[in-house]
Amino acid sequence: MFGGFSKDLGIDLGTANTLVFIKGKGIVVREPSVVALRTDTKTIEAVGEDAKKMIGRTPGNIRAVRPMKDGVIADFDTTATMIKYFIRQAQKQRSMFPKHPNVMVCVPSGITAVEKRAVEDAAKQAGAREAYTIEEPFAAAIGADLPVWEPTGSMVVDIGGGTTEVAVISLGGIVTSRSIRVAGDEMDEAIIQYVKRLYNLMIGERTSEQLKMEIGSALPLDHPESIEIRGRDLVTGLPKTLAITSDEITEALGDTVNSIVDAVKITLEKCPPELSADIMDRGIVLTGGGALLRNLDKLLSRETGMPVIVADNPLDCVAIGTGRSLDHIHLFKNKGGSSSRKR
Ligand SMILES: Nc1ncnc2c1ncn2[C@@H]1O[C@H](COP(=O)(O)OP(=O)(O)OP(=O)(O)O)[C@@H](O)[C@H]1O
Repeated sequence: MFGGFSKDLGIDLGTANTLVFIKGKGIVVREPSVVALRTDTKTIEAVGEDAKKMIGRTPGNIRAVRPMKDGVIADFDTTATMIKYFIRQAQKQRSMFPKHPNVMVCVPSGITAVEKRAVEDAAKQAGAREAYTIEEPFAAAIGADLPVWEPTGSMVVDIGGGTTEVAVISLGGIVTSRSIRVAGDEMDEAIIQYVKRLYNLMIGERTSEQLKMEIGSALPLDHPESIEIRGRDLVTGLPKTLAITSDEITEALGDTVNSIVDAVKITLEKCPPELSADIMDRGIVLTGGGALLRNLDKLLSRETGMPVIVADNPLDCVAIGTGRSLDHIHLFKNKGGSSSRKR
C-alpha cells in the first residue's frame, strides 16, 4: 500500500503533537504542536521541539503557545505558520518532494464547518495544492487497522492531548460519536491541582506530565511506585523536593478518567444493537497517547463489560490513518460520513 513515490502528505494536527506521514515513507515528522512567539515584534521565535522546551521558561517578550490546545484553531495565523513549518520539515526528508503536495489534515470530530475550512485554508496558505480534512476518530480507526469500510461495527476511543474522541464506525462512516475536551492535558492539570491542594507545592506542566507517564495508572498498582519531583513551596516561596506515589496519581486522575469512561458508556448506549454485537466480538480499540496510561484498558473493560485493546503504536494511529486515507479519497467524497472535502 505504501510503495512508490508519493506527492501526498497526511498531517495529524494534534493538540499535543503534530505528525506528518508521507505515503511510501511513513511518519517523517513528529514534533510538539507548539509555537514560540515574540510578543514585541510579533514574529515566530521557534516551532515544534525547540518551542516546547521554552514552555514555562520564557522571558517576558516570548510566549510559547499551543495553537490547537482546546481542539480548535484559536489563532489562524499561528496555526498556518505551524502547518507551513511541518510541511517544510517533511519536504526536507525527500529531495524530490513537490512544493505543492496534496494535503490531508486530521481534525477533531467536534469542529465546525467554519473551523474545518480554516484548517484547509491554513494548509493551502502553507503551500498545499489540494487540502482535505478527515475526522480524528475515523483516521485513528484506519490507522489501527479496523475494517472501517465493511458493514461491521468498530469502536475506537482516541485519547489525545486536548480531546477524547469516541466513535462507532461502519461502512466508511461514523455511526455515532462523542468528543469531549477531557484528555491528556486535563490529566496533567488534575495532577497539578492535586499536588497543590495536598502539599502546597506548585509544579509545572512538564513535571505533571512526567508523573502521569512514569507512575500514572487508572487503577492502583499491585506494587506502588514513587518518584521525586521538584516544585515551588507556596508557603515559603522556595524550591522543594517531594516524593509522590502512584496511588496518589491514581487518585488525582480519578475524575478525568471517569469522564472518559462515561463518554464510552454513553456512546455504547447510543449504538445500534447489531453494531454492539460486532464491537463485543472485536473489542473497543484505544488509540492516542492517553491509551498508554497504565490500566486504562482494564478499567474500561471492567466498566463496560467489553473487551478493550490498546492499538499497536497508539501515538501513531491517527497519522498513519490520515496518510492512508489519501488512497481512498474518491470513497471519502462519495461516502461523506467521514467528512472530507475537495476545494
Ligand atoms: N505513557 C503515557 N501515559 C499517559 N499519557 C501519555 C503517555 N504518553 C503520552 N501520553 C499523553 O498523550 C497525549 C498526547 O497524545 P497524542 O499525541 O495522541 O495527542 P494529539 O493527537 O496531539 O491530541 P488530540 O488527539 O487531542 O488532537 C499527551 O497528553 C501525553 O501526555
